[in-house]
Amino acid sequence: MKIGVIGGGAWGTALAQVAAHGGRDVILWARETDVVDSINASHENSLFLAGVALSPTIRATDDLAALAEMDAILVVAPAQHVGSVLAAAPIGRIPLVLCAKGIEAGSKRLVGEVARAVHPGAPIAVISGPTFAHEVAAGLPTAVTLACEDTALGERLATRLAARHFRTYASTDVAGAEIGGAVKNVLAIGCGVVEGAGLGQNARAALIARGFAEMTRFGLARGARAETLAGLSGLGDLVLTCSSTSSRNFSLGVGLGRGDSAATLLADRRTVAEGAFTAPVLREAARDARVDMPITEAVCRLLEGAPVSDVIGDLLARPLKGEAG
Ligand SMILES: NC(=O)c1ccc[n+]([C@@H]2O[C@H](COP(=O)([O-])OP(=O)(O)OC[C@H]3O[C@@H](n4cnc5c(N)ncnc54)[C@H](O)[C@@H]3O)[C@@H](O)[C@H]2O)c1
Ligand SMILES: O=P(O)(O)OC[C@H](O)CO
Repeated sequence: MKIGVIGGGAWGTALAQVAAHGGRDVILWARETDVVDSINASHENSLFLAGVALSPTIRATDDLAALAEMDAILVVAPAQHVGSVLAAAPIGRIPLVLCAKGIEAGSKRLVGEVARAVHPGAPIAVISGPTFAHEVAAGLPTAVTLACEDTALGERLATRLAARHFRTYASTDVAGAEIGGAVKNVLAIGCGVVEGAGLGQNARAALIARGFAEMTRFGLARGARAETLAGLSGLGDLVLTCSSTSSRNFSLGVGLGRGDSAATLLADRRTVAEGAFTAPVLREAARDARVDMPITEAVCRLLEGAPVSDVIGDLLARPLKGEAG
């Protein structure tokens, strides 16, 4: 099986490594010539996944036309750029496995909806779950949701993209898998704020639990299934990303919690903290759907520069309510 990968960041590179170790032919498209040269010459992605010895069978290219003959393409560009990159790619009917986590600003579309609009003939699948790229690339055990509405294709992809240390759990709930991954990035910023502001571990656990309630309300309103949201791509990824400074989103939140501005923290950043881009569009989408998302609203205010003490004070001052509400 020939696997194409669009996106030479940490996650695209780690997934290319999994596929190559599984014996697949892998071509990775990267936007940066430095990444292409580094992978082809030194079998390392020195920009985005430094220190990991990549399989010498991975070929890198800066030419999207090189992906025209693939059996499946993993789409691992940041969510805000998936539409533009896919529009330039010769996809036809090649199955697209979306691996970015986010909601497109402006259109409020999930990444799968973006891909369907650009390439209506291409079957869509999603890989999402608790997956720090450096751990996957190091061969540490990892499990993901692989969602595809076409059960037969989903099972084929789940089998072919799995590896001994990379377990794929098939699902047909594409929207559910996507919503978990998009929303957890926003909540992880909030958990980072709790850490950075020294609000304690009780507060972090409360934010994870009430954040999960938020994710569930929004997901159900957008057609996701509850069991998907409670699975690897929802709760699983929420717990991971809310627990570790290995998360770019959590780390961004730590900086905000210490009083730094989002502009300063995001300036000149080469790696992506998706939650910063998803938060405002998630807030809009939630308001459209009349779903109450107070933590998401709070993260947006923090990203806009509101003082941490004001935002936390306002969250705590909301009227008490039932836990199921
Ligand atoms: N890193 C992880 O552990 C991990 C795990 C699971 C999912 N993801 C998701 O994968 C996606 C990619 O993240 P990553 O960690 O591989 O990236 P990264 O932070 O390692 O690298 C940034 C990437 O953004 C790309 N980029 C920057 N500007 C761009 C533009 N204008 N057009 C197209 N591409 C542009 C760069 O080429 C590079 O590939 C994100 O949605 C992320 O949430 C990441
Ligand atoms: O570093 P983050 O916050 O983008 O998280 C990476 C992955 O999404 C974790 O599953």
